[in-house]
Amino acid sequence: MSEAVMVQGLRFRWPGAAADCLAVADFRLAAGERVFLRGPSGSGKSTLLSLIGGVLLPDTGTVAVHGQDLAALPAGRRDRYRADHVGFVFQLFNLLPYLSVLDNILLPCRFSPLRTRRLAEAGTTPVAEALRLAARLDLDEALLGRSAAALSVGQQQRVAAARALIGRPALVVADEPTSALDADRQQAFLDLLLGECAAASAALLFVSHDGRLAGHFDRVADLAALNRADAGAPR
Ligand SMILES: Nc1ncnc2c1ncn2[C@@H]1O[C@H](COP(=O)(O)OP(=O)(O)OP(=O)(O)O)[C@@H](O)[C@H]1O
Repeated sequence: MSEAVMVQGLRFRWPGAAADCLAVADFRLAAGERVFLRGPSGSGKSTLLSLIGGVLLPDTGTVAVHGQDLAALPAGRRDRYRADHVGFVFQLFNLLPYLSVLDNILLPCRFSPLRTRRLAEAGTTPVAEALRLAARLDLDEALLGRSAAALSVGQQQRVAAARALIGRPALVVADEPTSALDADRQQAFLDLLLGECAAASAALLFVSHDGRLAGHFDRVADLAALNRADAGAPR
């Protein structure tokens, strides 16, 4: 099976910036590996996640997900590839407020027929899987028809996790998903996310400031150590 993530010789500079934001020689996630990515505020964690999602492209170097070099794909196919293979849980969840909770969870299957096919191969349907994930994440069935705008922060976060996981992407990327929660809820959410990723054999790249969560992962990666952008290497 291909590595979930392979970053090699990466350099990235934000347009108009005076210096590189990221210079990462080598960073990988094995298939199914769960990695905790930490680093000080502003060190480039979210930027690295955007590069791994193919939302940004490196100035030099390679970012491959599940064996596919993202820069080698034209933009439309890159979006499709991301929809097929990467589940995102964002810091602010990014739920669509004008859709119901159920439709928010189903959204990736609408963009990715492959996710729907994977579910069919596993003997289920998107709606049945959305209901299973919702139950697993302790989201009451009565919530599913409601607008996503009417949810508490903790509920939104669990909907965002269900949306990332539906259709078994090979990689789940979570950017500070527990920052709005108290310690008990953080722990419960993390257990669910780790459990569901393990059940789906998905790799998990989890960004957090909260080092107390690090012990639950296969490995801790420190962006301050990985990123050589400050070393002034020539571009
Ligand atoms: N859209 C953007 N345009 C220009 N510069 C940006 C943009 N987004 C981030 N940056 C810059 O890139 C650097 C890294 O930011 P990034 O958000 O990746 O850090 P982070 O480690 O995720 O921070 P935090 O932990 O505070 O979320 C910062 O200097 C930031 O100002």
